[in-house]
Amino acid sequence: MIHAVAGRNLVRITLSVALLLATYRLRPFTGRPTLMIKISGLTFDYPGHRALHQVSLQVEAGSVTALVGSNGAGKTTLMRCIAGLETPLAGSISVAGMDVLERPREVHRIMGYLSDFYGLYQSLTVAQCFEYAAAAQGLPAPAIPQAIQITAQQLGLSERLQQTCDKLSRGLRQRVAIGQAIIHGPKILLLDEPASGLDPEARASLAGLFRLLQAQGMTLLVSSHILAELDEYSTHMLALRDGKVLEYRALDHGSTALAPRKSLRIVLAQANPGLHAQLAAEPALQVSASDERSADFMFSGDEHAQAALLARLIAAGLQISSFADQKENLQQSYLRSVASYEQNGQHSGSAT
Ligand SMILES: Nc1ncnc2c1ncn2[C@@H]1O[C@H](COP(=O)(O)OP(=O)(O)OP(=O)(O)O)[C@@H](O)[C@H]1O
Repeated sequence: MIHAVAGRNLVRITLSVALLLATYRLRPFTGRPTLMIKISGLTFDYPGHRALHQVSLQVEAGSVTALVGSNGAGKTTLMRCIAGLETPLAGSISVAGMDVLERPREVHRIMGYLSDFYGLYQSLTVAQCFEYAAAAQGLPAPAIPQAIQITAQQLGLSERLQQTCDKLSRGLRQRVAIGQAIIHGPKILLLDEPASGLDPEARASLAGLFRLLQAQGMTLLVSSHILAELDEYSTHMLALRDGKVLEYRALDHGSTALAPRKSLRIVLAQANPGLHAQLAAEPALQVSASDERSADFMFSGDEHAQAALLARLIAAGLQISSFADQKENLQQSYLRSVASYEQNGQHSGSAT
């Protein structure tokens, strides 16, 4: 039953996105990656508080970046700066090659932005909200009715088009707000906590929608505290802490630009109290969790180095029943960045 509903939703979303793409002539992302966002030396101050410190970042077109960080890390401030809603103290931001502060109107034509605290006009119907957003974004009048239908289908709001917003639940209002952000078929979408208030089925539909939009070339920057959810559709992670970039990297592989790094798990056939010490003695290895039967660790080295490590552990007398790669998920990746920051007091400050 659940699968049938999810399947129907996926078909509905697929058709909707196909129509949307046909309408707005978005093209699949092919060929060499191009830059969508370029931030250099961005510093932003609220009165008496520095919220962003010298942030530098380059985001590829067609990527989905999970923007993660603890409360107050600067996620919302960064998004507002990218959207041209704040004036930084120093630094520059360009989107699709356009300076956000110099050409905000042009940037807004290709950008969708969902604020964490968004406002809806309570007395307007869902259809009127969409119409208003489409017109405000400069969509030609003849294209608006179709855009409203497609967007309503995408967000599961087709039956609600004539309802006023004050009659909608929190989750449905959230869907309307997301619809307003994507109705003009933007090239880049900034979403601040888009899934808060949505039920599990709506969250799954949203994840599917984001994947499809990304597959067709849209660049997404999504903040959330629910990392498992971001993990479903993100290609990159941008971790912020105290207004600084902790780490920005692709999530597909567990490597950094400096050295191949992977997460490995070893399991023994027989408990061995010396397991942790044996691993800790290895220079290219960082143990994250261990007991006498198993251990998880990060290993820096290529396949040959990994094979040599295995041979040494066997030679040391460990009865290994399993020695395998683990794909590091977003939560582990983020926690590792934070642990490294706290241990070393270091941050990259910039990322490409
Ligand atoms: N209007 C404001 N005036 C003064 N300080 C502010 C203002 N807005 C935010 N701040 C401060 O700037 C810092 C960054 O805030 P921001 O909202 O960008 O963080 P965030 O990562 O989005 O947090 P959260 O996860 O809680 O939404 C915080 O220390 C916050 O208290």
